[in-house]
Amino acid sequence: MISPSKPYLIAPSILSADFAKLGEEVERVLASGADVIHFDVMDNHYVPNLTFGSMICKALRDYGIEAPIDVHLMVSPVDSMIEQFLEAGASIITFHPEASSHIDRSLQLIKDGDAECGLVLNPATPLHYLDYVMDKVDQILLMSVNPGYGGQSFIEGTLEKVRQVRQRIITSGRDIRLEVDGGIKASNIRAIAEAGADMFVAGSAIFNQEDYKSAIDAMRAELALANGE
Ligand SMILES: O=C(CO)[C@H](O)[C@H](O)COP(=O)(O)O
Repeated sequence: MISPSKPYLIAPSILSADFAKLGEEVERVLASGADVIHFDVMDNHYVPNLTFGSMICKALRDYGIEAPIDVHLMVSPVDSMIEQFLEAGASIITFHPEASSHIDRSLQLIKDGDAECGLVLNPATPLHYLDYVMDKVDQILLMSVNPGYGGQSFIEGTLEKVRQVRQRIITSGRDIRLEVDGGIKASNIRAIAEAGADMFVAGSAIFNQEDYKSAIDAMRAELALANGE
């Protein structure tokens, strides 16, 4: 479902888009070179902020958006939201393990709905949550800020965590994407890629710029360096 031919994927977070013209914003960022649309769902319970639900995801599909939609659930509980987002056309659904009573069941629910599944770990969430799911997840999302708001600064300690998770992925022998989210911009994306990430969420660094293409091109240039090009 997600392009396996690209070494690195850029996933703009619509959290920083202009909600009053969301369809156009998503079209524009895709035309500027984005690979995936990152969709931040906040419930004012698991995180101290409120964004949007599955109706907006469905509205984007109805508007004609065909690109992969990567839904990051910052909600508790998770299972009812998973069902709604599967109906709405989500391509990938990730959730925070401490927000699910039955992690394996929630992952299976996503897989049964023909979407890709993954767990999200906050900056201080331990890696042991991955211990018994490496055979199941398609993606692991490491938060490099505490979730809830866009425009925060990248927490440097995440780089070591990225290295550790990349090692776990290598040991698993599986092709699991390693996504990082929070405070990513052209000036730090290379270091994050060199630590082992292959998917990058950026909200304010793209949507707060006049020219989305220049912002994405600047990130791609840094990623090319990380890839030895
Ligand atoms: O999940 C998020 C916050 O919970 C956002 O995706 C993330 O913070 C991206 O925004 P920015 O690139 O502006 O840091």
